[in-house]
Amino acid sequence: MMTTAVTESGAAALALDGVTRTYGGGAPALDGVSLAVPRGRFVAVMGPSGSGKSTLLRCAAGLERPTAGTVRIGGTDLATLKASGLTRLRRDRIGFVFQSLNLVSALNVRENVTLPLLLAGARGGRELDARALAGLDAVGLADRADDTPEHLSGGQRQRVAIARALVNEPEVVFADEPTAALDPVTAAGVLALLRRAVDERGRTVVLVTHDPVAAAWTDEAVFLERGRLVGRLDHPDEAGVREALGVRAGAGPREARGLRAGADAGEARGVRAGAGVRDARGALAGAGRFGAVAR
Ligand SMILES: Nc1ncnc2c1ncn2[C@@H]1O[C@H](COP(=O)(O)OP(=O)(O)OP(=O)(O)O)[C@@H](O)[C@H]1O
Repeated sequence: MMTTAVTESGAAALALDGVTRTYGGGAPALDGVSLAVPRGRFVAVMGPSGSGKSTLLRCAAGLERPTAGTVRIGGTDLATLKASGLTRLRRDRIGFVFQSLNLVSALNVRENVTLPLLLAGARGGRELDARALAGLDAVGLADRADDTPEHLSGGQRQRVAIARALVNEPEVVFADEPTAALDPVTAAGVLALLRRAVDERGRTVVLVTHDPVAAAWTDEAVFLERGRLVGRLDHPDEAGVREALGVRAGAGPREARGLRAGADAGEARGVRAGAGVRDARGALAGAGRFGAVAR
């Protein structure tokens, strides 16, 4: 059953309090959203197309300033930071797995992974390379360190993007539809990596997704509708998420259209079947190491 309770924000890795974002004179893209994500939690942000998921992510990650309300990362109120401070915070304390923040094609895989550390002022050298290689090893790609991204598959690129997002041990990792373009088994591998980052390294991950199968990897799914937070599910499973989205779809034609768009995208990449991903998840859990099953 869905609830709308807001998690206590005391020791949160990420806390949004009454966040509103309007563009021009239209209806708000985000409308008074309050949400607290404790450290070590994997949260899915879901909702129909246009419900405000990406806007929430951009505001939460300091890529965009809210029109009203407060965003805190590990207790730091982002509104207190000037542009340079915000840039530093994004660089040092946040990891991004965004389609729009692609790997740099002129750099090899290892260099792509070390990039956030170099930008943060670390000196290049063996120590940095070792760190990048450890990160690549964790995503099953240590042997591709010298390749350029164009020689990798879509799934491998997303795994490099995850290694890059984790390399500076960020307080929060924001992932925007990281599995949207992947087949179910490859998608499961990418989600397993995010899950492991939470379980084994205590990272906090906020994942925007349309996909109930992806949401089932998380600890909590929150649902947006017309910019408002309308519900949440603890330990979501695929059926529960579908039901929650179905309930919302019944709420009106706008929602139904949005959900339809999401479902079609899922069908197009075979995710709709779902069974493949669930099976893959079992296999991954059993194998214990991503590289062993999906390379
Ligand atoms: N830069 C912008 N300028 C004007 N309107 C915007 C801008 N960004 C988002 N919006 C509007 O805000 C609303 C929420 O958009 P948003 O991209 O956050 O939704 P979403 O849930 O991520 O959608 P989708 O699932 O389709 O990616 C939409 O009505 C959108 O048109």
